[in-house]
Amino acid sequence: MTALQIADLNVRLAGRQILTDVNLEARPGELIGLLGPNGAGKTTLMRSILGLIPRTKGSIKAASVGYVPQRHEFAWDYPIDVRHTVLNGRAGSIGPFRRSRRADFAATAHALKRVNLQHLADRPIGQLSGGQRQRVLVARALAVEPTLLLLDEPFTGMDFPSIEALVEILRSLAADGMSILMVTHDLAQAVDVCDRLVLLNGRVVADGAPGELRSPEPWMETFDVHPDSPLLRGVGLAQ
Ligand SMILES: Nc1ncnc2c1ncn2[C@@H]1O[C@H](COP(=O)(O)OP(=O)(O)OP(=O)(O)O)[C@@H](O)[C@H]1O
Repeated sequence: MTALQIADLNVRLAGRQILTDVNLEARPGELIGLLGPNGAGKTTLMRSILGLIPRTKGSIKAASVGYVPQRHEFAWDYPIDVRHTVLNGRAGSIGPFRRSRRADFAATAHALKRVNLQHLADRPIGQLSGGQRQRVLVARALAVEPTLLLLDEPFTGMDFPSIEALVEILRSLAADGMSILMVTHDLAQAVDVCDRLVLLNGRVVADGAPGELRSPEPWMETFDVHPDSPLLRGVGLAQ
């Protein structure tokens, strides 16, 4: 059983080939880091999984998907508390004209507990720290009770304690069987915490456990860097 199965995915946008023959599978319990340079097509791949982008070829099979956008994409000045922000994550399943039912509030409470934010449920979102905001977005995605969680650059702009708290939450979700696919530019963090890394640059250059990606070549090819690049030292592959 896989939470995500992508076969031969090809995407063209505005007449340009963005993704070519992408194959990717996510199994239950895997925390996968999706890594690549700017413009590699990481966001395009996520948006394709969410069904937001037409493909020219290939197939995507995904179970239920929760999506955690980048923090800056969210309207934090909107006057709403944490509980209702998370509850709104279920808006699609609640429907626009139906009152939230008990199951929706139960899923919201459960999601808040998973990210350790129960004590802040009544707080306006504008009063939260960056780390707390990130956890609200995770809870909001969890409120739909997904089997696959997608995160877009969750560590950007966060301090170490907040990153560690988030990593702990992601690891515990994975331990409970969730598949997690996370785009990040924090390569060292990804090598440290992910079960698998997918190196993408328009196509999948490499896909394997961090321990299997110990040669510099796929990193050099993906990020277009030289053998003496600090990037390689950053992922523990100093020459
Ligand atoms: N709606 C669009 N129309 C046309 N081209 C697009 C569109 N969205 C993205 N692109 C192009 O697709 C390519 C991949 O973009 P994408 O945002 O997927 O990359 P990324 O790997 O997420 O980059 P970054 O790390 O900078 O976020 C880029 O060249 C971008 O300009």
